Amino acid sequence: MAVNPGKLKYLGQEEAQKIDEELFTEYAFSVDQLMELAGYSCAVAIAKCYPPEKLTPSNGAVLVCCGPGNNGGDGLVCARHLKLFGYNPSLFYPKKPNKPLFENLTKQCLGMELPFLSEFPGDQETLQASYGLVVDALFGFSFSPSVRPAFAGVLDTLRRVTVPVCSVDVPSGTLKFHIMYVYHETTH
Ligand SMILES: NC(=O)C1=CN([C@@H]2O[C@H](COP(=O)(O)OP(=O)(O)OC[C@H]3O[C@@H](n4cnc5c(N)ncnc54)[C@H](OP(=O)(O)O)[C@@H]3O)[C@@H](O)[C@H]2O)[C@H](O)CC1
Repeated sequence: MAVNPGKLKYLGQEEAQKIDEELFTEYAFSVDQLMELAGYSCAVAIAKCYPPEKLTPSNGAVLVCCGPGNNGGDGLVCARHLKLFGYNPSLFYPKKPNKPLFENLTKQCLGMELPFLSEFPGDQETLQASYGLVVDALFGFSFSPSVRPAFAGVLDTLRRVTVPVCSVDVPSGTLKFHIMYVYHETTH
């Protein structure tokens, strides 16, 4: 059964938040479930577009930048699945929330021997030489401009790097918030 790519639809910030809310209330999804689905979906999309064997210069090294909210949680899940898919993820997670969900996700990554960087590789050349791809899981639909100093340098570097940057939901710091929603039409 072939699956067509379907049509691309973009959701605004409020629409995306409403869908999240509906998934919680109407369908009784938990945050953990949504986060696992989101992170896994991102890892699958990355594996389809940038298979590990194509990230040769860096031997599959991927830098996963995680923010302080649920988007960051998506990044932790994504990193765990990328490791299972044969990549070498490293995590940059500067602001860890003191909540069991994020502590557990961090513990899972540590248990899989994913390194947590003590600082962001701010030098563009160093970053490009070390990683074949960046996952931007810094901010999602709760970002409110302008970016605070703690993350300004990170976003500035990510805007300049020449390696692919795969953003969860939306490129972090984007003022016009739209996420891409793909729905599939199956053909028999
Ligand atoms: N809603 C859910 O349960 C799920 C949502 N998912 C995805 O996660 C994001 C929404 O997550 P949320 O935690 O609401 O917000 P973000 O991750 O986008 O970011 C929130 C944190 O970012 C800080 N922030 C906001 N603006 C700035 C800024 N200008 N500079 C620096 N930091 C900023 C903010 O800090 P506060 O101190 O203000 O709290 C937050 O800490 C969305 O993309 C969803 O798709 C999951 O996929 C599943 C569950």
